[in-house]
Amino acid sequence: MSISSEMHRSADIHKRRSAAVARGVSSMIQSYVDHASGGTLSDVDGREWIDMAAGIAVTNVGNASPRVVAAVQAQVERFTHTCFMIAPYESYVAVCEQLNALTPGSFEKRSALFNSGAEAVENAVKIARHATGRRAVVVFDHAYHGRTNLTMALTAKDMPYKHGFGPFAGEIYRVPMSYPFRDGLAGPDAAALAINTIEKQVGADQVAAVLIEPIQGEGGFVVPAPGFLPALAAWAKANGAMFVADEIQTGFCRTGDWFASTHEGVEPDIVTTAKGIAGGLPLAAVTGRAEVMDAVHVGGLGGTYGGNPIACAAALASIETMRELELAAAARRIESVMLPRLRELQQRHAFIGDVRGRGAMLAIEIVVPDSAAPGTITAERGYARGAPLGATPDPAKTAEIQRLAHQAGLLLLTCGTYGNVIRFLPPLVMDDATLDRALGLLESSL
Ligand SMILES: Cc1ncc(COP(=O)(O)O)c(CNCCCC(=O)O)c1O
Repeated sequence: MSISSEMHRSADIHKRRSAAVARGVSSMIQSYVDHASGGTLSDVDGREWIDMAAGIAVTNVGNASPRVVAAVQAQVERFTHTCFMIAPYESYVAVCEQLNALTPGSFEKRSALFNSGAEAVENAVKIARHATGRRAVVVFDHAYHGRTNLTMALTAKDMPYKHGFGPFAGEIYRVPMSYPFRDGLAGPDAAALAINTIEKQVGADQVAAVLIEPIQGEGGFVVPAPGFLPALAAWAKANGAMFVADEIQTGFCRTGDWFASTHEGVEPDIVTTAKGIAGGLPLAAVTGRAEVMDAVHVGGLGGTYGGNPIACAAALASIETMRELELAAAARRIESVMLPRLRELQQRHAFIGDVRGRGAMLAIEIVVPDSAAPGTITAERGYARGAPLGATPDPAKTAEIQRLAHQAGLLLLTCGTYGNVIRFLPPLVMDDATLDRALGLLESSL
């Protein structure tokens, strides 16, 4: 079918889409993007959206960020692809140098580049198994790590990610996560629960990797209680297992540091990154201790497109933008503006059971008011109203709030095992006026 020259309106494109695109690939809205910048998107009908999604924590530097655009334009004219395994190029090396310097840990590191987050996680598991000679991988309740066969096995939620796609890869073991709003446990106690499960059901000497998101993304923006991550990292170190931080959603200034592991001084043996790394171009990476990464035989890692030169150019420009604009500080400022406003909303709406997150990775959990099981511990730690634990999730209300927000032009994402978490992922370059408008639209949607 020839594409006519004039702009198709969203409805026309949507009709074509139904006849061309597999229904398994869903889209949250039926507006088709025409252009975007900073913190807003505009669709082909001229409608503007305030972007609280950033393409799922990808356009941290903003959409069509000037430095990224210039770097991509310059690169694409020189060469588009040679395959780094065949004819290498400097920008791949430069991205690895940046990753080795920026990720937590003052030890010598090596990196390898891939295309998607799932591919990076797959390779992190390959590397951890090679480095330890062990097979078992420990993951957590509510985890999300991708949609490939192995990463589906690592991911917790059945629908929509895993349903009907099995059988899944073996030697994957799931243990309890620290979820303060629902377990009421201090970090060390939650870690003891997880470690006990590992030791009793897996065997410490079988574990190749303990794999965790420092703040869980798709699983509900679950921020583990202080002490949880350091206790797990210490256990992994003491038992010869790799501590693998999946920083694909939390990385690149999103949570107020370059990487979220830094918040509690955790230095992972291996870190996976993607999303925010390249301002929207598809790039992912595994970075780790040099001796761990180099445990793999020559030729054991690779792929045709891994570290595509255009994506590498975008990554170098994106990282330069984060430095120049001090986007980790920008994320902390977004937190300082948004968190108090979200807590005010929690005071006004009993269905907001929890407000949590860090930097520009914030969320509210929507529950049925006063629905905690009788005799449930009442959390004392910092909740506005001493929110009861175990409150019943309200996914229907969550979806209604999201629908109203979209109607008002606020692009809002949900997440969570129970589908009852509204998450906020603004580009880190979003200005105060736009942020204020976004919060106003959220308030009216609530
Ligand atoms: C922590 C963490 N690890 C791994 C991944 C996977 O990254 P890919 O680039 O989507 O493969 C993610 C991707 N999260 C968004 C997935 C959206 C969807 O597919 O519905 C993540 O957040």
